[in-house]
This record gives sequence, structure tokens and C-alpha cells, in this order.
Amino acid sequence: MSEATATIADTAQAPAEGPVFAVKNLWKVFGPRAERIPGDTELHSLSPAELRERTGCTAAVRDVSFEVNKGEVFVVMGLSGSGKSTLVRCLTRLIEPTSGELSIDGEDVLAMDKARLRELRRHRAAMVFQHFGLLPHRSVLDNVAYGLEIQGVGKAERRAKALEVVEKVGLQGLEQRKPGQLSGGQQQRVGLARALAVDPEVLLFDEPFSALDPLIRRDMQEEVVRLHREEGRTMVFITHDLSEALKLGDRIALMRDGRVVQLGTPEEIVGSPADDYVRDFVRDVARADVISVRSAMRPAEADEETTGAALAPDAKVTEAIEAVARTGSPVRVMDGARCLGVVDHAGLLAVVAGTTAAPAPNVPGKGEVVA
Ligand SMILES: Nc1ncnc2c1ncn2[C@@H]1O[C@H](COP(=O)(O)OP(=O)(O)OP(=O)(O)O)[C@@H](O)[C@H]1O
Repeated sequence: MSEATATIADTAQAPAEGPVFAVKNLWKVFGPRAERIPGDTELHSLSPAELRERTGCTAAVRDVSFEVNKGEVFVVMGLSGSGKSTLVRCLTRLIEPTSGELSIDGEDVLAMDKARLRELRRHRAAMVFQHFGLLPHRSVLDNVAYGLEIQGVGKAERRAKALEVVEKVGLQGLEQRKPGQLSGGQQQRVGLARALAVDPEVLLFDEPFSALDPLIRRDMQEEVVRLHREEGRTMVFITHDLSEALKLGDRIALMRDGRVVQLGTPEEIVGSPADDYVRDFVRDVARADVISVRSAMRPAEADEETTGAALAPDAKVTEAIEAVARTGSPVRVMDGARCLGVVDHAGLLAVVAGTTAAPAPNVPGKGEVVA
């Protein structure tokens, strides 16, 4: 008890080095006497339909644990009804978890009072929704400044900040338009700018692009990648779209029936699916776009270390295919001046055919000596 109190008090001064969000054994159960479900292990093995039949309850989030690290894009992916929205809404208690532990920067979210929660949602973890929630009678600029207005920021300051983020998301020139005079993609940019204006520690995206047409959607995904690259802001991104998850995620939590069935990098999920469900999910992914040359290489023979095209260890196999096809020789995988190995025709084909061993997390990496 006292330990928890100390943690909360300490966060005021101590910049957190640990994870941004830490979630442990989190449950959200909807239905009558929901709170009895997490503790009743006999019920845990039931399918959602059996659980509903036996108890009248739906376990939207079942015993989920993970951490979101500072600066990463953490994607929550799964089919409709798998529990993504419920899970992410639990992070700021827009939905009240049934049980488990939840903290942000070491501060217990479940212990927060109303004022602290409001502060959490307004300043620390801003949400970008699929339905942009824009105020129709306000200009773009005023919509963007809205979050600052409710924080009580003065007019001149919020205008300056709003102008800055409007430019950041590529809406300059449209500041005085009303939302109804914008395309769907532009409206989504306003929603994004509004969330960015309050300079939150974490941005939470709830399927923000799923209503957009494919080309605009791609633009917006690139926008997120760019913003992330420029700012390094922590992001939690919900999507049911695998290619979006693979494109944006540093790590992906793949959900099924309220559980996280696999948590890993795109490469781990595609290269070593945890079970048949995940394998089936990723079956049609172009593996060469996701698997890195680090996972496809073999040790270099003596003369191979010094000649031929070179790629960084995280380069994708697609790039190596291009280089091998062009030069006809194996490509060196270089960590700075050090040759970690080479990728040749056989290694590349094995990735494309899906016959490579799973990408091992312990393949030679930075700082390791390669014989
Ligand atoms: N308020 C509620 N009352 C009862 N059941 C709910 C409630 N909200 C969600 N559920 C159920 O919880 C499960 C998870 O829903 P959730 O909306 O989190 O899934 P999702 O993965 O976000 O789906 P989608 O992609 O369709 O938004 C579903 O079975 C849903 O029917």
C-alpha cells in the first residue's frame, strides 16, 4: 500500500524511465455481476459464447498484460469484436476496467480521482477518434484550439499553437474553413491537429482512418509515420487492418476474443506466428516487405565480407532482392563497418516461400561479435 503511494508521489518529480502505460492482468467484463468473472478460473477456458450462456456476461478484455514503451507506436489489432476499443478506452478509464492493474508513468490510473482523470485525458493521453467529433460551426483553427481552450490557455497563445500544428499536419491555407467544407481526410487531419495541440505524452488513435478512402488513408498513414519520425511521440493505434498495423507498428498486440494472442514486432508476428490463428491471419502478407535481411542472412565466407552491395541489418528482404537481382552476387549485411553476414539467392527465396526458420530474436545484433 505504502509502496503504491510512494510511486504516485514520486512521479511528480521523477521523469519516468519505465514504460508509459503498464497494463497487468486487465479484465473488462460487461454483464450482470461482472466482477465475479476474473476471479473464477473455471470460467476462463470458456469460449465467449459459452461464457455468455453460462453467466450472461461478455469478457471484452480478458487477462491482458503489456507495456507501451516511450516513443513507440503500439498497435492493437484484431477483428471486429475482439476487444480493441474496449482495451484502449480502459487505458484512460473512458471504460472502467473490471479488474487488474494499470499505470501511466508509474502512476496508478485506477486510483485517480475525477480531476486527475480529466487531467490525464486532456493533457497526457489524447484520443483521435474515427468520427472526428469536430465542432461544425467553428473554423479549422478554432477546432484545433478547442482542446487548449478547455484547458484555459489564453487566446493569443492557443492561436499561435493552433497555427503551428495546423501547419504541421498540412492544413495551412484552410484555417478559416468550417469542417463541412473539408474532405474526410482533411477533417481527420483537423482531429489529429486538435489532439496534437495539447501536446500530449501519448496519442491514442481509435481506428482513425477506417472511414477514409484508400488513397487518403495511405496519405494519413504516411502522415502518422512522418509525425512519429519527427516527434518520437508515443502512440497507441487501434486498427483491424493488418497492412496498416504492419506499416505503423513498432509492436503489435494481436487480439482475439478479448485476449492478446501475440505481442511482437511486425517481423515476429509475420515470421513466427504464435499459433494457427495468427498464421492464418498473416498468410497473405508479402513476407519480403516485413522480414529483415538480418533474419535471412548466413555467415559470410572470407571474400564475401569485403565485396558486393551492402544493406543495414534492418533493411527489408525486398531491398536485398533488388540488389541481388541487379548485381548477381550476395548482399552484405553491414552494421556500420562490420559485416554481420550475407544474403544470397537461396536465403531470399526461402523468405519469399515462407520456408525460413522463424526470425530469431537472438540473431547477431548490435554489439555482438560475429565470428
Ligand atoms: N457496453 C457494452 N456492453 C456489452 N458488451 C459490450 C459493450 N461494449 C462492447 N461490448 C462487447 O465487447 C466485445 C468487444 O467489443 P469492442 O468494441 O471492444 O471490439 P473491437 O475489437 O473494438 O470491435 P470493432 O472493431 O468492431 O470496433 C464485443 O463482443 C462487444 O459486443
